[in-house]
Amino acid sequence: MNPSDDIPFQDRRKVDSGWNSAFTLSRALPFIQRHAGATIVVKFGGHAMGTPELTAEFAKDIVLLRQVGLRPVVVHGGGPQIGSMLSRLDIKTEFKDGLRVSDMETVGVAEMVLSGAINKSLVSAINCAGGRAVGLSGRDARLITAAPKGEGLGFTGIPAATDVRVLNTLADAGFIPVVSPISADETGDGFNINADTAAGCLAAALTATRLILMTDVAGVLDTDKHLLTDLSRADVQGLIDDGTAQGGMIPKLQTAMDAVGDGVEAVVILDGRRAHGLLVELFTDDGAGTLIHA
Ligand SMILES: Nc1ncnc2c1ncn2[C@@H]1O[C@H](COP(=O)(O)OP(=O)(O)O)[C@@H](O)[C@H]1O
Ligand SMILES: CC(=O)N[C@@H](CCC(=O)OP(=O)(O)O)C(=O)O
Repeated sequence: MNPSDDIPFQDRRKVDSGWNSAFTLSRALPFIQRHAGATIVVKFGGHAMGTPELTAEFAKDIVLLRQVGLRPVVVHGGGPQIGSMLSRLDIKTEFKDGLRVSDMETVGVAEMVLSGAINKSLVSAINCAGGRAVGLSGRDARLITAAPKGEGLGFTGIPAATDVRVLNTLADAGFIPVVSPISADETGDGFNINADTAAGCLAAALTATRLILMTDVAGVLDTDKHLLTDLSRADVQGLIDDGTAQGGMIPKLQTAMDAVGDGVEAVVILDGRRAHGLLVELFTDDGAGTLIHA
């Protein structure tokens, strides 16, 4: 007998949808078991933050991951938001191969926007969804020590060293770390580090099982704009070399290659504009976006 046969017809839809939800939950069990205890680094890009609604859905997904036993660490960007603030302040800005050229004034603005406004609003969104988020930046507890990237990029930095003890301590205690990529060198000077790069080096230092980069495209696209679902490191290098990947996709792909080379099982680039892509990727057979593996 169908479980809803004895329910009045007008209530069936409601009940059937309950059964569907229960079925979905039950199908997620093996995935939840597979990922239990795993550290997952999720990079939430400035474009993916699009609307407060999307951010709220993202926050719920992160809380859900934590609730079912994963250890999510969020690293966020905010490039478009830095761009708007620089333009309001009438400060010109330029990018080279997807990285912002940063003088000291630009780093100051980037820090205000990322470690200030965006970090706190993401922490709030996660807390409003019932989580316990703690906001920090690369500066805190010497999480990331920066070095200049060079190449005439000024105070644009790369991670020279990491100390992820603070992230493990927070995760052990049930907190969700939310990290802004702005970091300092040994003398305390601030450096603007691309958020994908920061997320990749933290994922490697944490030996995360997954690094998930959430952006504003379906994933990595070929020259005909078709989604590439599965890429090896060699494929990725090819896409950079032949110019298929441009702009902000270059640091993402470089990060993905470095991360899988440094022991992260797989990197996923997925569409942050569509709610719950994280759950599709982690808790269903389907997967979402582009998977990059060693
Ligand atoms: N081959 C490619 N596949 C997908 N996106 C690409 C590709 N080449 C360049 N891009 C660009 O990379 C952008 C994503 O990088 P970015 O703007 O830095 O995003 P985020 O703010 O999420 O880090 C896409 O919006 C797209 O314009
Ligand atoms: C050096 C560099 O390019 N830093 C980035 C940091 C923010 C970022 O990476 O944000 P998205 O992830 O939203 O692109 C910038 O200034 O835009």
